[in-house]
Amino acid sequence: MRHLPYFCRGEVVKGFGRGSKELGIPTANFSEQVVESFPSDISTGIYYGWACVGNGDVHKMVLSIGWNPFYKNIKKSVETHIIHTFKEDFYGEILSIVITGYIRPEKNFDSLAALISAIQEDIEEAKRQLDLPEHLKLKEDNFFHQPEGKIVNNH
Ligand SMILES: Cc1cc2nc3c(=O)[nH]c(=O)nc-3n(C[C@H](O)[C@H](O)[C@H](O)COP(=O)(O)O)c2cc1C
Ligand SMILES: Nc1ncnc2c1ncn2[C@@H]1O[C@H](COP(=O)(O)OP(=O)(O)O)[C@@H](O)[C@H]1O
Ligand SMILES: [Mg+2]
Repeated sequence: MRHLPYFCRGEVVKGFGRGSKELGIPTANFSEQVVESFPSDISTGIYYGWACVGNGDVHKMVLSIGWNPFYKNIKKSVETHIIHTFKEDFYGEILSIVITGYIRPEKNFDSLAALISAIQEDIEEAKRQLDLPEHLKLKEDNFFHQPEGKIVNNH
């Protein structure tokens, strides 16, 4: 997949509040400015990789890039679900991610339950893929140990 691995850092902003409430799967949304900094020809869809909040630990993540066809969003969003249980929300903090692999295109679904079960399968797929050496090695990338304030896109 073109552009991978893709490194990105930016502030976590408010979305529609659906992730946790309707889906039980919170997603940390990047600001519009960060979304616009992505290559315009990066495929929309579902990806996986590594993420860290502030200078915390690096965790597995799944990521959605696009217009969420199930909800028919007008603005493109880039949202990261970190595969870790956090004690508190982290709006306003700096999220650093490296996207290492692609899973599938965005889809519409007949029901909320079908969307949730697709996302749960994505999470299981991400967990498996990220244990492979080619993806695991990026967990240790120096990118995650750089000063927080520095915004680096694609190195
Ligand atoms: C791994 C993953 C896969 C997703 N797949 C889809 C999808 O196929 N179709 C879709 O409409 N939305 C998809 N979403 C996006 C959810 O609809 C979105 O995260 C949810 O609406 C929360 O939005 P919010 O952050 O604005 O509250 C996916 C999200 C994640 C984390
Ligand atoms: N494991 C997690 N992954 C992503 N965000 C999380 C996680 N745990 C807690 N959060 C918090 O939940 C927020 C996202 O919830 P969500 O319902 O998607 O709301 P929003 O629509 O504002 O993005 C994040 O901004 C973050 O502060
Ligand atoms: Mg969200």
